[in-house]
Amino acid sequence: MGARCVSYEKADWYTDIALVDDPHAYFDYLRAQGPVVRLPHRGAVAVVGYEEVVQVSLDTEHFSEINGVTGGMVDLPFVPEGDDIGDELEAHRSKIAFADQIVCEQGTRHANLRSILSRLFTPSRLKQLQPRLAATAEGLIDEFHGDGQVDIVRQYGGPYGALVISDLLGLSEATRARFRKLLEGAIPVPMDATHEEMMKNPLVPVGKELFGLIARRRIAGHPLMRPFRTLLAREDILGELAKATYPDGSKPSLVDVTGLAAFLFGAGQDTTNRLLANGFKVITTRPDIQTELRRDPARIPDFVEELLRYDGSVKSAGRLCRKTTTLGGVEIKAGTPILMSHMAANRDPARFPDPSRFDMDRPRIKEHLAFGRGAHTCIGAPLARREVAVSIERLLARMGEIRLSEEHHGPESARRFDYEPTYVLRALKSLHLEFDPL
Ligand code: HEM
Repeated sequence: MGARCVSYEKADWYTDIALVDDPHAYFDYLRAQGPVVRLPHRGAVAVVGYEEVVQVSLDTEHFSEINGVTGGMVDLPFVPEGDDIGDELEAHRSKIAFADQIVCEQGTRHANLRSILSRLFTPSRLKQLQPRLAATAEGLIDEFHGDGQVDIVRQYGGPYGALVISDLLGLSEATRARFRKLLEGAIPVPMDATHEEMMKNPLVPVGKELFGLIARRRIAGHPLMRPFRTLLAREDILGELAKATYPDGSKPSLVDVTGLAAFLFGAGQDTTNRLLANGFKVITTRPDIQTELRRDPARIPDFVEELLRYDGSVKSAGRLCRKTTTLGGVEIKAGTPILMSHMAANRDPARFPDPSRFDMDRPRIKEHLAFGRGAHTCIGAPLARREVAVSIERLLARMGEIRLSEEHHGPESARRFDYEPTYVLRALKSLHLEFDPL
């Protein structure tokens, strides 16, 4: 674990556990200095203003997404020199951790990968999935309903996210159940994880299994395999992904298709789980809001939008300056890691008046940046919105008068909430609720 530190002046966003409980306060401190602020560690620069986060997200000439996953922890295999490191970055891409993930790719390669995934997120696919979203919610609620209490993170949100993405990929009941077991207790990679700990990540076995399933569907198309076709071929969603081609007609590698399918679990399970938990923290600490959502469930979509702005589940993403430039009055040299914070942008008072107030009636409520902007805007956003809205609707319908457990979170005058030690996600470790079964 990183050292505890109380001084914001010397704090390191990437290792300081003390920043985990209240990132909003730290971002307010940074924003008070300006929308773009030099940080005391790693030569990094924080971008915390709304307009500036939009600018960085759209300006692919000056900012690279190659460190989209690792942010300021990026370990460049060369020493950046001069005012343009674009060519060098590309030449070293294979040596930069996670740079082969869709969220770190750029240009045609990124567009190609995204075109494969976009097949899963068409409006008709999402419509098809809708009844499964509600049925999965009901099934999970049945498991704890009689107890009158639940940890919404472990017993609902974790398994829900894993099951929904399994359904998105059209996985069989058996695989779906296995993936649930592997992933339901997944925690975000801790700040101080070693390489070995990262490799123990449950996404590794999930990726291996997906590789096998997709490979089988690919081999089925090979002429030599004709006699075994009926055994191997599957006319399902994974089969469609296995056969998919890029817009220019070329075929993605098996590793690329598997990587994309596995990435969905990494990007879509815990983000949705923790957003839902942040939502129930609001619902249980603001009885007026709980009453209003029960009285008028049609307000749930507005609640979800304001939740994404007010306490979304992604705190920050990484960018790297590839060409020296000036942003928000600060000169940024090529090679500088950028802490680009969607969370901070969403509480920029220049864009959202009275930003720390939860207000479902805000004008232009959907203009938050919780799903990012530009080429990498979250492709799963429409699904995530539905998942969280359906969950809140079903949970409120079956759980009367939802309260925080005092045993776990303390009395009303002194609440306690524990967050996972990660610089990426706003992730409650648990949220223990009590309720009257309905
Ligand atoms: C509340 C839930 C979610 C939040 C807050 C969220 C947030 C984000 C953000 C901020 C980005 C952009 C990162 C960047 O620009 O560096 C992103 C990208 C992405 N998200 Fe989500 N996400 C959520 C749910 C999902 C779900 C459910 C899926 C899929 C099942 C998903 C799949 C992806 C993918 C594939 C990308 C990369 C897109 C690209 O690089 O073109 N996300 N997400």
